[in-house]
Amino acid sequence: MLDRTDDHVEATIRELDDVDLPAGEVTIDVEWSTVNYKDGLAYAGRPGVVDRYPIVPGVDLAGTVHSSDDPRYGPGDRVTVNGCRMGERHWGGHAERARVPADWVVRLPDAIDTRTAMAIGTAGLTSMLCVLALERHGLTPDDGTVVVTGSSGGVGSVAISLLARRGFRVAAVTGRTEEEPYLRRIGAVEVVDRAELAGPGRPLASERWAGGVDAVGSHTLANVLSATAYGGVVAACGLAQGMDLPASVAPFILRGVTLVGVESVVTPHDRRVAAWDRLATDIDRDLLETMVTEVGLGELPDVTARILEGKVRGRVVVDVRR
Ligand SMILES: C=CC(=O)SCCNC(=O)CCNC(=O)[C@H](O)C(C)(C)COP(=O)(O)OP(=O)(O)OC[C@H]1O[C@@H](n2cnc3c(N)ncnc32)[C@H](O)[C@@H]1OP(=O)(O)O
Ligand SMILES: NC(=O)C1=CN([C@@H]2O[C@H](COP(=O)(O)OP(=O)(O)OC[C@H]3O[C@@H](n4cnc5c(N)ncnc54)[C@H](O)[C@@H]3O)[C@@H](O)[C@H]2O)C=CC1
Repeated sequence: MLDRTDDHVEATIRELDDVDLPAGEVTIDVEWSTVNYKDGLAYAGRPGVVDRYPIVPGVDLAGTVHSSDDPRYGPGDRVTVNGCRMGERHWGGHAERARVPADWVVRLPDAIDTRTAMAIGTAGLTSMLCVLALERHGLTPDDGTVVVTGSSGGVGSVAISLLARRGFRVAAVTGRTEEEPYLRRIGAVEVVDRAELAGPGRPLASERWAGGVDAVGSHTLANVLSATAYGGVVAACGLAQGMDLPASVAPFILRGVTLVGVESVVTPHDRRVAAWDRLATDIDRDLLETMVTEVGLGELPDVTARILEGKVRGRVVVDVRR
């Protein structure tokens, strides 16, 4: 439970009753949750994320339906809920039980168990939405290299593995050069030092990439755009460097580059289901497991602080029962 006292946010573990849960048609026995960058922002009390306290944090959950007032779901169904303002204004997944509106619930494909669902989580779902966006705009492996920024993190790691599995040549941008073996193992064929892209760049640079998945924003995204080849497409989903975009229109008007915004929190239900169905076929579960660190509820204050410092590699899975 996150409580705000004066200007400080405190996380504590509490025993609650079902009657304390928020309104919703579906009550879920949560088995696994996860830690996303946004959970880091929430635990740290950063503005613009949590808008009502006290709140059970956690923007993701996976588990089985305990009870449902909606005929689409029944006890024992394996489900996941991602985003939908959970952990922001509705109680979230860092708990053993949750209650949510039925429209938020996604039935898990047979190939994805509840732990794998949280190894994917919002970060992986967002990566899939980015890949689908690149494909929707016509990008194919024959077009050339796709660059992934924030590559050792959750969104970046899953994006690399999904793109590599589809046959794309992937360049990973990282500030953690010691992670080069990890990045190559999950599918990158080129590793770029993030210092190359971190500062102010030229309006138009030499053509270097056919497309990109950007989890970083700011100068990094501006530099990715300026080095994207004619007709290329870049999916932007993150702000790890900053929310600003100090770019020029040159890539758009001189090279016809497309910048696609990717949003996972209130994505329509049919688009979520399509992304989970693609994840069921495209995710390499053994490779995904090599990206995972498992923690219990008591470790969340520490892990959420570390994700904001850029020190968490890959994905974190939370065992809510320990
Ligand atoms: C898993 C997902 C992610 O990780 S997403 C990245 C993490 N999210 C963030 O870092 C969001 C942080 N948010 C902010 O910093 C601020 O909310 C802001 C800068 C985006 C806007 O703050 P500001 O104080 O300038 O404006 P308002 O709060 O008055 O809002 C203006 C207007 O926008 C609507 N709005 C605010 N937040 C969101 C949001 N997350 N999604 C969609 N819309 C948002 C807000 O309701 C206002 O609209 P109005 O019609 O006037 O109500
Ligand atoms: N649009 C959406 O719906 C979603 C957006 N996001 C956003 O995507 C971003 C990444 O999320 P996660 O992968 O979960 O976080 P993460 O912390 O696992 O990954 C972020 C990566 O960015 C790197 N990084 C940190 N500071 C940097 C800087 N100044 N310059 C370059 N790289 C830097 C980190 O080292 C790390 O590898 C976050 O900004 C998050 O808010 C995440 C999920 C959904």
